Amino acid sequence: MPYSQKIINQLDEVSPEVKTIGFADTVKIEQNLSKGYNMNYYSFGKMLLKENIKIKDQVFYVLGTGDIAQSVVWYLKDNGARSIIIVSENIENTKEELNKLICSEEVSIIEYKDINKGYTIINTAYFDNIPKKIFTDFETFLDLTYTQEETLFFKMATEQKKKVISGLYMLVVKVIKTQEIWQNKLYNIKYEEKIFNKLTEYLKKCKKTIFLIGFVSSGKTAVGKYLAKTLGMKFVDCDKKIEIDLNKPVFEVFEAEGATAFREKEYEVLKSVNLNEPTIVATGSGCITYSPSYEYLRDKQVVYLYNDFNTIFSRIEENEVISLVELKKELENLYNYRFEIYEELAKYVIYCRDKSIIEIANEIKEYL
Ligand SMILES: Nc1ncnc2c1ncn2[C@@H]1O[C@H](COP(=O)(O)OP(=O)(O)OP(=O)(O)O)[C@@H](O)[C@H]1O
Ligand SMILES: O=C(O)C1=C[C@@H](O)[C@@H](O)[C@H](O)C1
Ligand SMILES: [Mg+2]
Repeated sequence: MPYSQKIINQLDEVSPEVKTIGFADTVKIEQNLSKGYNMNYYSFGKMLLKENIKIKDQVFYVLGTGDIAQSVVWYLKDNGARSIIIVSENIENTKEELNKLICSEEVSIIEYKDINKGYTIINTAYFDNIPKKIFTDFETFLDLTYTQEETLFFKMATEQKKKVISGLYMLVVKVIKTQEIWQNKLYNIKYEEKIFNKLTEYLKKCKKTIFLIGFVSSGKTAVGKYLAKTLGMKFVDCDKKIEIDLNKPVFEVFEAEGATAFREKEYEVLKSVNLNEPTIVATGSGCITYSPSYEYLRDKQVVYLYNDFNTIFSRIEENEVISLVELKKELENLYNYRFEIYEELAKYVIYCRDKSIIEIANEIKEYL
């Protein structure tokens, strides 16, 4: 938090932890009086408790020197750790800032190159140049830099089959505690575990890419965009991707290169989606009629946005300048032909009638 140190001078009052640590990450203003708190200190403690990590007489390595690192070091020190070794990228740049901490005998600071074998290592910052040997030389890895995507630290420790703990629980505790402070009320202690379990389950599913299928104008782009935004996932629109790649509207590509070349291009776009990155994909309406694309989608998380033909037709008509009356029968035949393929391929069907884009997106979230 960039201002958690600077803000202290602006506050009327601070909690005892903030007084010691020097960082306030939460502020409550009541009757014109402001008070600062440090949630990292409190939530880190709860996380260790949950994971049964003993502190007394133990040795800890802490990667990073920022506000989270300092709160963590204070917590470990206050709870009887034997030795806390802060690992800095560059000691000279951070020594002054950490003066108050390194003054105590149990806290020391070293550089990466000087890390020895240890048991527990706590990551508090984003590094891309962590020495590989850490992942074989330590046993328990705590990653407090919680993000929905795996950090390098988390990934490398997991690959070594070590005990790896993410910062999610700490984050949940922090959010609940902040609400307690802001709302002047206490939540049942069971909420922490409940919310954490629900989120863990939910995030596991979010990791999977979702492919939206459906007829022209069924809402794949509109729903997909909204869903990706609210879930913090990447969004890929196959038609848009083709337009960008070939620098012309899809219908022109379709006309100029023919249906087969277009379907092949669609298939390439589908395959180019990185399945390791949580993504919502709005597929091209007709891609399911091309067997390589159909086969590709078969084992994926495919959601069919079902709309009745009249809704579809009125949407298409609304967006066209010319009248489509003469084409109606042809479109209906195409709709009926594709309907069976969409249904066959879908792991989940959303009946979109009378539902708003937000309602449909929420239903997909429920399905997740
Ligand atoms: N549930 C809905 N309620 C109201 N309007 C909707 C809904 N879903 C989509 N629309 C509107 O219908 C039109 C077509 O939607 P959209 O472009 O998302 O469809 P699509 O499936 O991506 O179509 P295409 O296959 O042509 O790419 C848009 O104007 C969109 O805002
Ligand atoms: O339904 C279809 O076959 C198509 C729909 C458009 O979104 C484009 O993907 C393309 O024009 C083909
Ligand atoms: Mg679209």
